[in-house]
Amino acid sequence: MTAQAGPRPDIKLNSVTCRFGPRTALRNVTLSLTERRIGIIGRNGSGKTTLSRLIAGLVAPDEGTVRVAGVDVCKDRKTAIRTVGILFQNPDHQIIFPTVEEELAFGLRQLGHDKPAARDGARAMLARFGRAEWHDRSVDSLSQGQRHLVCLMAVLAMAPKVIVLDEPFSGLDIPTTRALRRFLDGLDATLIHVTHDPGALTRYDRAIWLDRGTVAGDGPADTVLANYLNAMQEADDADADL
Ligand SMILES: Nc1ncnc2c1ncn2[C@@H]1O[C@H](COP(=O)(O)OP(=O)(O)OP(=O)(O)O)[C@@H](O)[C@H]1O
Repeated sequence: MTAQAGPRPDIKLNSVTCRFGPRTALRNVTLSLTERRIGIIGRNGSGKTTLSRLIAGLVAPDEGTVRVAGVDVCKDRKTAIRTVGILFQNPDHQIIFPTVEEELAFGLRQLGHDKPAARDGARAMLARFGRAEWHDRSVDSLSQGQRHLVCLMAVLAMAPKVIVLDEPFSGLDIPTTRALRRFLDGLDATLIHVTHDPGALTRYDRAIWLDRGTVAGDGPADTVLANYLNAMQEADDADADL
């Protein structure tokens, strides 16, 4: 389904610091990610979304560099959109078109497909998720979970080598989550999955645990997730970043 010609892309962050005004969202993070399934876990405000947006090239680091398959994803946007797809946590930050088909077709047009090919690609993706009848639906008429699925289908339709998913199952019901998991399991693309839920990362190759903008744990998912859960059980409720 996804294009995966050649070796798995290397996602390289070199001494990356990212600030928002007085807040440092990520501090001096260096990572080289080559596994097929990578989870990013951490508490609220630990820097997960910032890391995912950096990998997609949507945020520029204040210091350091981010390269995916050798591409500076922030500077070379044209290549970046072919290389990395991102699903935002909130679908309303992603959707720009009034109908479902237009939303799915947009990414394909960006990749250079003509209008009929983009429309056919959009419809094929809708059919794949059993949502063929959504093609002329107004996005406003869909629920939050349904809009989330539209965004995901739009990303998948572009068949990027790397897919960054920020809480991909939020708002989806159990059968839709199951269908989506199955679909994601079958993809050859590299998945970077940001979540609060360690259970969503079972059988992942690697997990990165972020804490206050730094890497608190990195390694085989089983080990990192167990350490994270232990730490969360011991965490003081008064320490919540709310
Ligand atoms: N656009 C922004 N403007 C100001 N501060 C920001 C912005 N984006 C992130 N931050 C700050 O950077 C830090 C990391 O935020 P980020 O959204 O990356 O965390 P997160 O781990 O994804 O959190 P959550 O699990 O709650 O979604 C937080 O302190 C947040 O307040």
